[in-house]
Amino acid sequence: MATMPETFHPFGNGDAAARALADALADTLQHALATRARASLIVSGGSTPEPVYRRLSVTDLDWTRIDVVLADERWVEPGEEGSNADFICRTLLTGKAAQARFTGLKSPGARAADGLPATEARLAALHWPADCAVLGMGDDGHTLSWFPHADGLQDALSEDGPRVASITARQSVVTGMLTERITLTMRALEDLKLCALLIRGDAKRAALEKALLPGPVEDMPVRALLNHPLIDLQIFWSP
Ligand SMILES: O=C1O[C@H](COP(=O)(O)O)[C@@H](O)[C@H](O)[C@H]1O
Repeated sequence: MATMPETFHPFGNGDAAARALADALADTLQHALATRARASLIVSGGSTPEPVYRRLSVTDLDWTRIDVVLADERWVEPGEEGSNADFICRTLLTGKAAQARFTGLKSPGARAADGLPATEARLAALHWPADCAVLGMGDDGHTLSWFPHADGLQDALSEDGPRVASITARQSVVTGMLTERITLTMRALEDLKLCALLIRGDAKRAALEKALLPGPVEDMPVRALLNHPLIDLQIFWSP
C-alpha cells in the first residue's frame, strides 16, 4: 500500500471537503485580485465538484475580474448531452459568480482537432499562469481528459506545446459512443498557486494509492501531476 503524501487531506464527509476547497480557492483568487487586474480559475466537470462550485458561487469576490476556464470538454456544443460548459453554468456561474467571464473549450469544427486553433487563440487572450485549478480523477486514473493510453495523450502531457489538445479515449471507441474530447495540457497547469485534486469515495482513494506507486504515466495519467517536481498537488479526499 502506498504511503499518503503530506498533501493528502482527508475530510469526514463531502461537505467538509467542499467547504475547505471552496475557501482555499476563494483565498487564492482574493489574493491574486489584490495584486493584479484579473484572476483565473480552471474548473473540471464530473459529479464530484458540484458542492464546491455551489459554495463558491455565493462567495463575495469581485467576480467581474475573474476568468473561469474549463479544464476539459466533450466535443459537444453547449446544450448537448454531456456538456461540461453547461454543468459549470448551472453550478458555478450563478448567483454572485454569474459575473465571472467564462472560457469554454468547444469551438466550431466536426472533429476536436479542427477546433484546436480557435480554442488556443481564445486561451492565449487570457492571463497566464492561471491562479488555481479544481481537478478530478476517474477510477481509471484519468484526470482532465488525460485518459489512459488515449490518442492525443502525449500532446496533452506536453509542457511546451499548445495549452489544449484533442483526445480520443480508447474505451469509448469500443462502446461506439462519442469519444472526442478537448483538454487543457500540462502546460496550462504550470505555476498554479493552488492545484487541487478533489476525489470522493473508496474506489478513488484506491486508485490514488495505485497511482502513487511507481508505474507508467500512460496507465494512470494522474501520475503526471503526482510526480511533477513543480506541481504541488493538494488532494482533498472524503469518503
Ligand atoms: O470525465 C471526467 O471525469 C473526471 C472525474 O469525474 P467524476 O464524475 O468522477 O468526479 C472529471 O474531473 C473530468 O473533468 C471529466 O471530464
